[in-house]
Amino acid sequence: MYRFAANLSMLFTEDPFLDRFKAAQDAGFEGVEFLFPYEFSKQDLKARLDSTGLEQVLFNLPAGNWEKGERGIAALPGRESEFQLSVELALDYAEHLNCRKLHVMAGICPEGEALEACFEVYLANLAYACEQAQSANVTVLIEPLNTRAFPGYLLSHQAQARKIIDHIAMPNIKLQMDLYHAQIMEGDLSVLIRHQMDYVGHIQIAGVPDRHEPSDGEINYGWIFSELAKVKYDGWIGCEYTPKADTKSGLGWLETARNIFS
Ligand SMILES: O=C(O)C(=O)[C@@H](O)CO
Ligand SMILES: [Mg+2]
Repeated sequence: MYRFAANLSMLFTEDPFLDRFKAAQDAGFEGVEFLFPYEFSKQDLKARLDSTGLEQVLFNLPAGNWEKGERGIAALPGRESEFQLSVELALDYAEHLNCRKLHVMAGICPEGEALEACFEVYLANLAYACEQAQSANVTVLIEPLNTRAFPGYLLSHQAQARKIIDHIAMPNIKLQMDLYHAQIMEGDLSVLIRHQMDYVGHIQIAGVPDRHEPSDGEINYGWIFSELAKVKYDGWIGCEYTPKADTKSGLGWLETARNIFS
C-alpha cells in the first residue's frame, strides 16, 4: 500500500523549515519531500530525518533564479554548465539524505529562443542527469506542470512526458505524476492513471482548482486512491498543497484515506 509524504515547502509552514520534520512526524507522515534543500546544510537536514525516522522521498534540483521567475534550467540553452553543477550538488544532498528521487525542472523557454532548441538542450541535459544519477541509484523525475500556474513551462502534458522518457530510454527516468496539474490540463484521471502507470515514479496530490486539501474541490480522491490500488501503485503519494487554514486542522482527509486503505 502506498505511503503519504508531507511536502514541507507547502505543509506546516506555521513552523520554521527545520521544525516541519517533527510536525510531519507528529501528524503521522512516514516521509517528506520538499522543493529545495540548498539553503540548509545536509547535516542539519539529516539530523532532522534521523530524529524523526522520516524518509526523504524527493526534492528538486536547483531551478535557477526562482524569484526572477525561472522554473528550472534543464531546457535553457547556454546554461548547461550550471545544470551540470546542479546535478552534482543535488546528488551530493541525495546521497547524504539517502534520497532516491530527484525532480529535474525543465524551465520556461526564454523569449527569442526556438522551442526546438530548448527541447534539444532539455533532452541532452536529462540524459546527462540520468547517467550521473545511475551509479547513485537515484531516479530522475520529470513532471508536467499546468500552464495556468506555470505559464510557458516547457512540459505540461502527460503524453509529452512519456515521449521524453521513451526517448531517453534509461531505467532511471520516470514520471512525477501530479494529479492536481493533470486534472487542470487533461482531466479523465482514472484513465490517465491506468494509461501512465508503467511510467510513474512518484505521485503528488492536491485539490483543484485552488491547490488546497485533496478533500477540497473537484477531484474525488477516495475514488482516485481506489484506482491507484487497482493498478497496484505501491509508491509514495506526495501531499503538495497549500492548506486552507492551518495544516493540522486540514488533515482530516488523510485520516479518512488511511482508514479506508490501511
Ligand atoms: O509545483 C509542483 O507541482 C512541484 O512538484 C514542484 O516540484 C515544482 O514547482
Ligand atoms: Mg508537483
